[in-house]
Amino acid sequence: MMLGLCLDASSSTGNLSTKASCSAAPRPPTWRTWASIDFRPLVPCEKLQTQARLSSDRYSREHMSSLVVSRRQKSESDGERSLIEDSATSGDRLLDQHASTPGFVYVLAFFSALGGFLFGYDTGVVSGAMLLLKKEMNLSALWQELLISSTVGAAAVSALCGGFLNGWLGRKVCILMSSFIFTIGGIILSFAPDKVVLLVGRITVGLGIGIASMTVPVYIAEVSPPHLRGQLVTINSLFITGGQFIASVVDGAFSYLSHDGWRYMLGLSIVPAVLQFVGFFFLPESPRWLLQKGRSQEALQALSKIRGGQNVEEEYDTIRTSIEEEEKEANGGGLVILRIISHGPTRRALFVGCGLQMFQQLSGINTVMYYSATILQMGGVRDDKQAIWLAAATSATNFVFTLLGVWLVERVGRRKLTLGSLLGTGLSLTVLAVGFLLSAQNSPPVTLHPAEAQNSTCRKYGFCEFCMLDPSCGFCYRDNGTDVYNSSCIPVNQASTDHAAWGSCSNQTGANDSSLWAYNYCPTSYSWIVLLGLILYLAFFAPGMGPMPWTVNSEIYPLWARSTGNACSAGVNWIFNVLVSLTFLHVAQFLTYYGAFFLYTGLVVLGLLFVQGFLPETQGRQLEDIENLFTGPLCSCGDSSHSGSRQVQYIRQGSESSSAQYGAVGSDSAIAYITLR
Ligand SMILES: O[C@H]1[C@H](O)[C@@H](O)[C@H](O)[C@@H](O)[C@H]1O
Repeated sequence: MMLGLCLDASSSTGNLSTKASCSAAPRPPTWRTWASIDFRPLVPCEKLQTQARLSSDRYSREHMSSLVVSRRQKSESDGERSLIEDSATSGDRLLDQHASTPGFVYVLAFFSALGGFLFGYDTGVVSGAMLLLKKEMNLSALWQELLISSTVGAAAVSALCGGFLNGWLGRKVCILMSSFIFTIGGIILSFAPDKVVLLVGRITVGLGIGIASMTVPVYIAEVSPPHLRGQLVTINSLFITGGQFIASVVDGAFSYLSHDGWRYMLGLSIVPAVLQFVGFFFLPESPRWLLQKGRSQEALQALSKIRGGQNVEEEYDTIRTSIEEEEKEANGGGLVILRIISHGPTRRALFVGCGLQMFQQLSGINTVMYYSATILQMGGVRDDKQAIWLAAATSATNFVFTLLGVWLVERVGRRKLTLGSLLGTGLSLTVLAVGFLLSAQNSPPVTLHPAEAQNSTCRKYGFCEFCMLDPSCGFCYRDNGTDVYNSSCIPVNQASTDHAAWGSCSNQTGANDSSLWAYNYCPTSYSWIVLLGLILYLAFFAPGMGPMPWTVNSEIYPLWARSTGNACSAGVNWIFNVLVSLTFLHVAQFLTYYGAFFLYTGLVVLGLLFVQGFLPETQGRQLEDIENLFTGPLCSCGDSSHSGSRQVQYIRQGSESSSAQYGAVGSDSAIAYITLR
């Protein structure tokens, strides 16, 4: 007869030995094993599971299971050493380590995350700078487009190349290289005499952004202790949104300096870039990368420095063992991307990593950020300066809610955080879409049809909604506080979309000041719904879907595939960033604004299904252990049995014999089956 019985191995007594024995390879138990097993009366599994969760430390349990797996490999080759003793001792050491995390790890995270800050600053600052630049350099719409998207395009290319550079030169050199490129880019931008040099500067910072975006999360993940890894990598995302926020404040401050204000806006990025460059000279290389390159002595020194001089022997052993295992498995060389594709678990990890990055961008974050100024204009903000400051409030919201993500990531885990965030993001997008729908249904009519408009396409539109969706037209109107009147659809000024080509909304002398010009939007009384949708969107997106794709990607690949995996997924992020921002206006033209936001809602629903089905929980695991989460078939990754939340040990009792067997099953948690016959 087989009887299920739960052993509360991670009980309040913290019985590490039981856990160790549970994960051992099939071998008869020693007296020690029996002595350490807690033979309690039959208790419902669920109850013990809850007790175990409540009464024990997640880090120590999960860390122990991964440690035991690697120690098991080691002890098998070492021969006679007692696994139980080893594990208990190493568990104690790891618990010590947990109790006192050296501050140096925070210093490392800070200097690395300056790369995230520069990513955020350089992508965010350009919108404010453009307001001044387009006037001072007389930029056409094409040049404005070029100056904005060239950076993102260059980031896509350099993120893809960053994988090779990371593997070849190491994380530290790549971070130094990116801060050097940021510095050069900042200098070029602040001294640019014309738009061509500006373009060169924007491409240069884009190259820096791409390398930083894929290297920094990898470096932070590799130097962090497992229980803090999620939080520290998420700090990089906090720095990204922080960079975007500071950029909008700098934009606001320098917008009063109409001559050369943009030089300060673009040039200020030199300060954090130089700080990072100087700081990183004194910081250590990732011990994991050093070990991979066979520089074991340096790796041990680096690890010991990072852990503040604590005893790092166990951690070092664990990393070394798994790298050796990986190398054996890797079977020599070949192009890393081909090896990833032909190796099941890593291929699945790459699929999940790239999918997450793709859905991050498909959920429309950069459209919402970019469009926030227009949304605010719809709400009645007409003044340029006021719009700049309110856009700063938008990025502040993004920043503050990313902070919530940093707090939540080690409390609820990556998977729940991402799922919750996607759910809220989808609902907020629906609110946004409904707001736009109501605005469209109540769109003000065109009441005047000036004779000059006869030859333009603008004359055919009867409502503002259709007029504003045509990029060559804008809506010129008067407003008495409650109603819109004297409205017309007029061609836009080719040189600047801030004015009509002619008539009372053009900036020609004599033009009537009381007329208002709406380009890309319509006056509406439903703007509050759109504004509500915008705030809700950022509040839900920022803690989960913003940071988690970066955090998860930094953890899910084995060392040999980490650089390439992160390069590919960061490349996917940047490519979809360009695609979504470049297509938004066209999509809106075909589907209207509410259609576009309903489309994003649909994409978020797909993202939700993707995460639900494929994203495993990586919280608290040793990096070397995470590959095991992808060994099963892909669609079971989201299964809770693979998510590492099961920490219950089982005994199967047979009735006929007294001989006992036990062995490890499942690579993700220490579940033992003890068969008593
Ligand atoms: O994670 C970041 C962050 O959420 C930013 O706000 C966004 O602009 C980036 O595209 C994204 O990758």
